[in-house]
Order: sequence, then C-alpha cells, then structure tokens
Amino acid sequence: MIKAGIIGATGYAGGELVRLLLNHKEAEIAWYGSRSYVDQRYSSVYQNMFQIVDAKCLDDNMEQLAKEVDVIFTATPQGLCASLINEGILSQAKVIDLSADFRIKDRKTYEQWYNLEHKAPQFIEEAVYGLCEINREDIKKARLIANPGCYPTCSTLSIYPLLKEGIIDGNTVIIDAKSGTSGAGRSAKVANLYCEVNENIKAYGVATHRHTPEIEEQLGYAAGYPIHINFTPHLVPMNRGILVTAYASLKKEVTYEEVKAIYDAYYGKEQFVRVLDKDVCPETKWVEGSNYVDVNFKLDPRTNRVIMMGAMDNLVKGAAGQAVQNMNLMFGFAENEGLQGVPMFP
Ligand SMILES: NC(=O)C1=CN([C@@H]2O[C@H](COP(=O)(O)OP(=O)(O)OC[C@H]3O[C@@H](n4cnc5c(N)ncnc54)[C@H](OP(=O)(O)O)[C@@H]3O)[C@@H](O)[C@H]2O)C=CC1
Ligand SMILES: CC(=O)N[C@@H](CCC(=O)OP(=O)(O)O)C(=O)O
Repeated sequence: MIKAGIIGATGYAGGELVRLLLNHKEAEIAWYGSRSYVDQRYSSVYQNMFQIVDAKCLDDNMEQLAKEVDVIFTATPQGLCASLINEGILSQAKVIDLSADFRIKDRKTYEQWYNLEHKAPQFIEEAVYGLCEINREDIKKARLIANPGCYPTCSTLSIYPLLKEGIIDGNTVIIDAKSGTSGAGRSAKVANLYCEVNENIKAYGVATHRHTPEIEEQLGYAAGYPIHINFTPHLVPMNRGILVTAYASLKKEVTYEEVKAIYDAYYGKEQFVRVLDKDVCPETKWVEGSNYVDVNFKLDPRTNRVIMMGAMDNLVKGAAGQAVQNMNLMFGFAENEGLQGVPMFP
C-alpha cells in the first residue's frame, strides 16, 4: 500500500482525486492539502465525504509531505507546483502535477501563454507528458508527470491516429470544443455564476486559449512537423463533460473501413479509449463519472474533410482519473486500478 498526498484536495480536481483514491486498493490518502481550510475537517468542505473521510486539511508544505508519502498530486493553480518543487522533493516522492507547469517543453511558450515566470525550468525536460495511451513506457520510469490538460486530452486522442498515419494535413485542423463549468474550478468567478451560464452557451478564449500551444505541441509530435491550429472552447450549462468536434483536410482518398482500421489499431487494446460503432457520435453523458474517452469520425467526401469527435469527463480522464492512471503506471499497479467505475446515466 502506498501513501498519497494531495495539494489542492479541496478543489474540483482534487476532490475527484479523493473520490477515486478512496476506491483504490493499493493507495491511501495521507494528506488532504488546502490553502483556505487548514485544520478544518475535509468532510466539512465536501459533505459527500461525511463519515467517509475523518481527516483534517493540512497546508501545502510540499517538503514535509515528500517525507511522509510516496506520491504527491498537485491539483493547484498554474505556477504553484513549479514554485514548490525541488530536487529534494523529487528524490523522496513521485510528483504528478495536474496544472500546466511542466506540460510545455518550451519555457518561453509557457511563460507567454500563461503570463507567468517559470519557477522550476530545470525540471521541464525531465517531466513526462502523462497522456497514458501515447507515452506509457516513459510514464513508467518517470519521477515527475505533467498531467495533460482536459481539452488537450480529448483533442489529442481524437486526432492523433490520423495525424500519425499521415491521413490528414495537420495545419488544417480546427477544434471546436465544449466544456461543463467544473472545468473552470471551484473558485468564484462572475462568468461562471448560475445566471451567466444557465440556458446559455458561449465561446471564450477565442484564438487565445492557453491550451492551444499544448495541443499544437502534442499534435506536432504525432505529425513530425510544426502544427498550428484553430481552437475554440465553449462553456455549456452542465457540470461535467467535454465534447470535441475537430475538422481536418484529408491528404488522400480513404474509405470508412480504412480509417476505422487505423483507430482500431491505435485504440483496440486500450481499455479507456472506446472507438464507437459507425455513425454513433460521442456524447458526454455516456462517459460521465468514468475514465473513458469515446471517439469516432465521419468522412465528408463533399468537402474532402474528416470530422473527428471525442467525449470524456473533464474531471476524470481530463484530470484526476488520468492522474491515477499515471500513478498506476509509475508504481506498477494494474493500469485500471481504482478506475473501473462504470459511466453513470442519466
Ligand atoms: N477542473 C478541471 O476540469 C481540470 C483542472 N485541471 C487543473 O487542476 C488544477 C486545479 O484545478 P481545479 O480543481 O479546477 O481548481 P479549483 O479552483 O477548484 O481548486 C484549486 C485548489 O488549489 C488550492 N490552492 C489554491 N491556491 C493555493 C495555494 N497558494 N497553495 C495551496 N493550495 C492552493 C485550493 O485550495 P483551497 O480550496 O483550500 O483554497 C484548491 O484546493 C489546475 O491547475 C487546473 O488547471 C486540469 C484538468 C481539468
Ligand atoms: C470550462 C473552463 O474554464 N475550463 C478551463 C480548462 C480546464 C483546466 O482546468 O485547465 P487545464 O486542463 O489546463 O488544467 C479553461 O478553459 O481554462
């Protein structure tokens, strides 16, 4: 049994980590980290944990935490993990960072898009981008994982096989994505108030969203050449879920069967990526609460384009579930331990 500590356990992503780790046979939570609720019972922050979690919240002392646990999750705002981490910590515990601090290999790109100075650039090269289905072998050996962003996970998994196989032109990719409001975290923001979100749908971060360079970097690795995309996220009135609809021009004539065979070759053996049957479009409801990503595609010979689609739960495969999947790989546990929950419906 390993011990896990969560810095940011009181946020939405941290709360989801708690929910998943409580059902994990090989890990126990030894540290419920918080900034605002130190010394208060965790279950007073999240009443769903009443009589399930007795522990009180602790501070964000990562050095102390590293002495007490085997793995540290940082589910905290951008910049915090980089400002706390050091070699001493990494030599004692493995770190899985749910923020973007170590996702982008080019420091200047990170600093520009996040408007932050990177406080631990010496670990950027070492960090492994924790997209499990793509980087599994590197993850197993890693000390520091950059857990991928929610939109980048769904977008990359939806598009990756066709780019890698040279079926599409990477520089024609357009990603239209939608997210539930839990994607924005638990802190109060006017744009996320009930009256602003309910019965509404709105684009945000148009042509400027910070996930753009992360997606471009990952798609660039698949394509083997630099990629520039259009990425437009939308906020929709639901709690959880991300839906990606991506468009790209085909580089050659292909049949449904050929493209389906490509997706099956990449994901046929993956438990958490489900390639849906012909003409079935992914829906957020079919993956809610689970670590699944549902993907599918449709060829449009009229425009010579392919439409690639993906749906997943932003808090599970988009954050905490993928973080647990990474932990499982790093510690040699069954990859699906703690992640076998079936999607809830309705
Ligand atoms: N929500 C999502 O769907 C996804 C989130 N992520 C990433 O996960 C991280 C957390 O996001 P999310 O859970 O949504 O955010 P929340 O705003 O819901 O939670 C933030 C957490 O960080 C803690 N925190 C804030 N500042 C500090 C600090 N200075 N020191 C210690 N703890 C601090 C908060 O503590 P307290 O509450 O006690 O103040 C809280 O527990 C972010 O980097 C986000 O980008 C990644 C993928 C998806
Ligand atoms: C709906 C919403 O606001 N979503 C967040 C993205 C989710 C997130 O937390 O960002 P990371 O995946 O980079 O950690 C946003 O657009 O900023």
